[in-house]
Amino acid sequence: MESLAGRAYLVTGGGTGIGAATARRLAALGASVTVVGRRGEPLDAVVADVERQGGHALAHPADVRDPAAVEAAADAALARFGRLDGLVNNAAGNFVAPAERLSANGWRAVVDIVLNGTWNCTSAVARRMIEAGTPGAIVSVIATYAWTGHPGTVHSAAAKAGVVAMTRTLAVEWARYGIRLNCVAPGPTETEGAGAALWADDADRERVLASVPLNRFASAPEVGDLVGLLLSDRAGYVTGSILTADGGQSLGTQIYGPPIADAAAPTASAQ
Ligand SMILES: CCCCCCCCCCC/C=C/C(=O)SCCNC(=O)CCNC(=O)[C@H](O)C(C)(C)COP(=O)(O)OP(=O)(O)OC[C@H]1O[C@@H](n2cnc3c(N)ncnc32)[C@H](O)[C@@H]1OP(=O)(O)O
Ligand SMILES: NC(=O)C1=CN([C@@H]2O[C@H](COP(=O)(O)OP(=O)(O)OC[C@H]3O[C@@H](n4cnc5c(N)ncnc54)[C@H](OP(=O)(O)O)[C@@H]3O)[C@@H](O)[C@H]2O)C=CC1
Repeated sequence: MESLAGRAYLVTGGGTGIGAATARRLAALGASVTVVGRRGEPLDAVVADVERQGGHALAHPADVRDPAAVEAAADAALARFGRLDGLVNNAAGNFVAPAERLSANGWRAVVDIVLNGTWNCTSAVARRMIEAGTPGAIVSVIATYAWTGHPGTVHSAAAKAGVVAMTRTLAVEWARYGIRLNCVAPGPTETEGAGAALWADDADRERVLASVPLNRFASAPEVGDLVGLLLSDRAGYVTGSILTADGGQSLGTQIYGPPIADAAAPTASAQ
């Protein structure tokens, strides 16, 4: 089992879904976590949860699109925990919209959160690590459509692809500082945010499920585990990589054989 004992990380979008599960996982592995998001309430709930388990956490409301707010979050994390060993870029905004109906503002909202927000956080945290001479790791949560593309998600797909390019570029540029950068690409994962944004009704949910060979959604803690692994020293030689955990979805659907959602097919369990 990997350990993150004594380390300190900033997790964006850390109040809900995959971000909250990741923050809990990092804390369970011994790390201190600063959770960042726009709304204070969900962040406070995660902090209370972590502290109930004997861990250390700080809530810092901030919009990742605002570079000054992100700088302040990184300062607050350093002031509270005395060090920064890395970052989880998890905050995102998304909705399904046919590209020809996507407004300039709709494009901007998603690209600003996903791509510019990731840069704001990555540069703020890495500059402090470089200054302190602290090696560490950065993990960004992306999506497989960063390389497959997916109709209805042009803003998010383009922004996530930008995050992949950022990750690979900086993995080489900052290797000299001992900073590793990687991505986790989850498949459809059971979270309120994604449910509301991407599969709001039962029919959509069934369509998404039918596209996953393992025939189930991922759970947020399952994804948080993988983020913890990539941050840990067990992944010390892994940089510039994408860890895909999508139940086989991005490999494409089968042409021969029974449909994935066939009632006779076994459902793979989360354990
Ligand atoms: C068919 C798809 C199934 C694919 C299955 C593939 C496998 C799964 C892969 C999933 C990968 C990724 C998942 C996720 O990212 S899930 C995360 C979801 N969580 C969230 O989105 C939470 C945060 N969301 C938000 O904050 C908002 O939704 C938003 C992104 C819009 C940003 O909020 P903000 O307050 O900044 O912005 P506004 O509300 O002012 O809106 C800005 C403009 O965007 C337009 N807009 C908003 N929603 C829609 C919509 N549903 N359709 C069209 N346009 C929309 C809005 O109108 C504004 O534009 P205008 O000013 O021009 O009106
Ligand atoms: N669930 C899924 O199926 C998949 C998710 N992903 C990725 O996983 C990550 C987490 O998604 P998920 O947990 O499902 O969804 P959530 O909606 O639960 O998570 C998004 C988080 O980002 C925060 N956030 C949004 N905008 C901003 C902003 N401008 N500044 C700071 N924080 C912000 C939200 O908090 P607040 O609103 O308070 O700011 C929220 O906590 C995302 O990167 C998503 O793209 C990838 C593949 C599949």
